[in-house]
Amino acid sequence: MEDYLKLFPSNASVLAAYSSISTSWVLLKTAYDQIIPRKLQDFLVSKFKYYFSRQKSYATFIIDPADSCGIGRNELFDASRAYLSTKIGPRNRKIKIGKSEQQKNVSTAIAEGGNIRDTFQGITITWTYYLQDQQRNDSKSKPPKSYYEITFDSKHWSKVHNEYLIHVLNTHKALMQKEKVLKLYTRLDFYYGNKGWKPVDFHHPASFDTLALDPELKKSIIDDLDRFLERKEFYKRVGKAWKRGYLLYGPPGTGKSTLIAAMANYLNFNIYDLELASISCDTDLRKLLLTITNRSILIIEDIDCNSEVHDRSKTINVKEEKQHYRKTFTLSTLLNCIDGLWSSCGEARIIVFTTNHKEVLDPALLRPGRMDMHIHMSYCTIKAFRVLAFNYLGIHEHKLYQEIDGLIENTNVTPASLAEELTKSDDADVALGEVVNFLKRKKREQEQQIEEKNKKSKLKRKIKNRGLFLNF
Ligand SMILES: Nc1ncnc2c1ncn2[C@@H]1O[C@H](COP(=O)(O)OP(=O)(O)OP(=O)(O)O)[C@@H](O)[C@H]1O
Repeated sequence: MEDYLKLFPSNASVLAAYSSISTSWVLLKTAYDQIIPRKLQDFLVSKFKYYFSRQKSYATFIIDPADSCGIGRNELFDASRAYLSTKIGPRNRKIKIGKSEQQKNVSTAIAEGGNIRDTFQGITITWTYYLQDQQRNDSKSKPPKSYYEITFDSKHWSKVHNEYLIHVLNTHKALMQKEKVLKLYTRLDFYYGNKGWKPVDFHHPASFDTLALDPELKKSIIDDLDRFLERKEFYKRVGKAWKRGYLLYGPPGTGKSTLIAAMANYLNFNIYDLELASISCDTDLRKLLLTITNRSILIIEDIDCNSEVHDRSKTINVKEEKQHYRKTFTLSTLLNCIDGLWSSCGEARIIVFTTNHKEVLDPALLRPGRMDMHIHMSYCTIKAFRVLAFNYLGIHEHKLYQEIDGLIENTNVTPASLAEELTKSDDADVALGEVVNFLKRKKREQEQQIEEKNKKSKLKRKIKNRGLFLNF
């Protein structure tokens, strides 16, 4: 028995071997982390994985944010992020958490290098999230390029490719519908290096119910939107892009932006806010237009200030800017571009232009067939004021309404300025009293302006009749 026991090492030698192995491992790991550059580490890990995946016959898919052409946004990437957030649980040790001001709950995502194991119809699929290191050093303003890698037994290639990825996309779609959080996309050069859209949650409370607009006009807009949504087959049959254009015009504060928000909430469409002045060339524009998703509203505000866009890519200083002044595209080019790109891909899309000065717009834009509906956002009317008063004070009737109606009929005031008066008190008598004072003041001012204008033109006529010339 003793001879037999001698065959095994003593407890002390097992312990000694264990401690020397673990010390060596710690030393090796520290040396590996500190001496070998991160890039080389990534390379070695990928080679190692590649070798083993070949041995075990694993397949790997890479999902990065750009689509296969490198122009648009990869829908699968965004869907993967949302999908994986539903798979995160206590077993995942390395996760990123965060919460934006608009979010109700803390959101979770896989952290760099983190893994998630998913099972689909008995197939085990491992997801890993990576950030490409070299991008960090390129430019601090650029976000590091990220991608997901999914690994699975290669014998399930078709199932994962044809069914699992569709399952990921569908789950994302269902989540979006459940959450109903609309997005407002703006273009942030400093963040996306002149390329992409940056989304934020869109929680504008505007609706057609709260919009102070003449009921007939409101109804015609709603009917138009409904008809547009139902006519998918019609657009297909006549070979036109399934899109609709609206031109909203009127003075500042008449509710153009509010109407767009009401449209987005009504249709459940995301909004893309495009500032034409920030685009330097056609290619940029095309890239942005291609990355706009289906069922969305593209808005171009204050189009009168944007009627021409200049190529500023080569300018160095103001003097040179004048010399290099070169028009790269006009609004008609933009519309042609939209027609061309959107007819070949995508579903229901709406484009909205807004302007305070319709009269100075490029006539090409006003030609029939360009913008499908021209909507005049006028000064506040009696019916529109009723909606505002109900929104702010919750009342349908009041003894001051008669006086207010008479004043509104003869004064040009915007819903925005009346809304401001209505917020001055929760007491309807006080708030409506403020409205009356405000309207009387505005009426006086406008009468004085008309008087002065009349005086000037009278004087002008007199001078003209006497053959004198004065420049007013
Ligand atoms: N028709 C309206 N119905 C309800 N609220 C309105 C309306 N018009 C203006 N308002 C109120 O006034 C504010 C400013 O209006 P909004 O920004 O929509 O005007 P706008 O016409 O887009 O102005 P601008 O031309 O300066 O962009 C809104 O936040 C809203 O509270």
